[in-house]
Amino acid sequence: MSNIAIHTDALTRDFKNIRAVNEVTLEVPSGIVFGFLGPNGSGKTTMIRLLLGLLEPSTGSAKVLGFDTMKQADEIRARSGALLEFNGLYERLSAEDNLEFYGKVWKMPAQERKERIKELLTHMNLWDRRGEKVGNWSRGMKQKLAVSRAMLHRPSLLFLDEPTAGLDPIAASGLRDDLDRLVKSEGVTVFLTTHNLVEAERLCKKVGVINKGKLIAVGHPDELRARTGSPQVEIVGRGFNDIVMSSIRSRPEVASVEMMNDRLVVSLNKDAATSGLVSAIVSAGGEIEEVRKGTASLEDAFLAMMEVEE
Ligand SMILES: Nc1ncnc2c1ncn2[C@@H]1O[C@H](COP(=O)(O)OP(=O)(O)OP(=O)(O)O)[C@@H](O)[C@H]1O
Repeated sequence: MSNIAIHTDALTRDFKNIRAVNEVTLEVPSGIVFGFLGPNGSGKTTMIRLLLGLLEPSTGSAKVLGFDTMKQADEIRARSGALLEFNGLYERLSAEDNLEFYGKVWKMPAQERKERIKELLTHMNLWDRRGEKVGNWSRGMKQKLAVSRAMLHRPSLLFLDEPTAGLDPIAASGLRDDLDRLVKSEGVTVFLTTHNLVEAERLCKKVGVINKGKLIAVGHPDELRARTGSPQVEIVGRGFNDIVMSSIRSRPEVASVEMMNDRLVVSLNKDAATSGLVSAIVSAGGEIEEVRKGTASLEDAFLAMMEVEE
């Protein structure tokens, strides 16, 4: 298997006068969870539809699992699972019968179908509830079943369009944990769209940020955080008077300092060490109880990227 699952080259899609996806050039390595992150209407769903060959690009091209999305969409769809806007479940059928149905659609032999259904439902903690009608289930349970449905035929690529949208935080976190374990145990590549930054940080090895159809950043969540937003230090203590404050401000590694309740919040220039700062505070008469080093959250980075684009 190639080590690149998805490759797009200046992929563009217009809807009349709206450019939903704008010259996106992207590589997604195999075997990772790739997060496609963007605000509402930024082009995430359109991108999935282009990659599955459900929409034709206006210009540019894409290869998915080595197949051209324009000419070999059937090959791509045979090897991919997808959970898009609708979960594709039959509410009047039981969980097991839902998966049975899809197993037959995929022409899986009876024994293989049986084993795979048991494996997935057990993994999702739904095996004991397999005989219940899905219509009575919670959204979180349905979403877990829908992921199982998408993974049934052991696809090498899984598309998930905002899989935790509309779930409460506990259900969302449960689904993320299950997804994480499933993806690791099956080695599948996942293309996941989300506007949930916690989700991106929790699950994704690589993230692409899209805004108004344009890919504006790609990298590991840590890299994106480091790229925007300066490192911060919070210092808890006493005696932070004018002398201490001016000694902090005069240090070259300090970008800004603010007093927040009993804490000093110091923004540092990139790659700055904190040891000099700590000794300067002590020499100026400040008493330090605790020093906490933090980085900007992915949310800070994301918002900063959106602002630059405005
Ligand atoms: N079939 C269509 N016809 C016309 N415009 C469309 C169509 N599909 C998408 N668009 C437009 O393309 C842009 C991108 O939409 P898309 O659904 O890809 O965004 P998204 O990032 O998935 O949004 P959300 O997070 O809200 O689901 C939007 O302006 C949308 O209105």
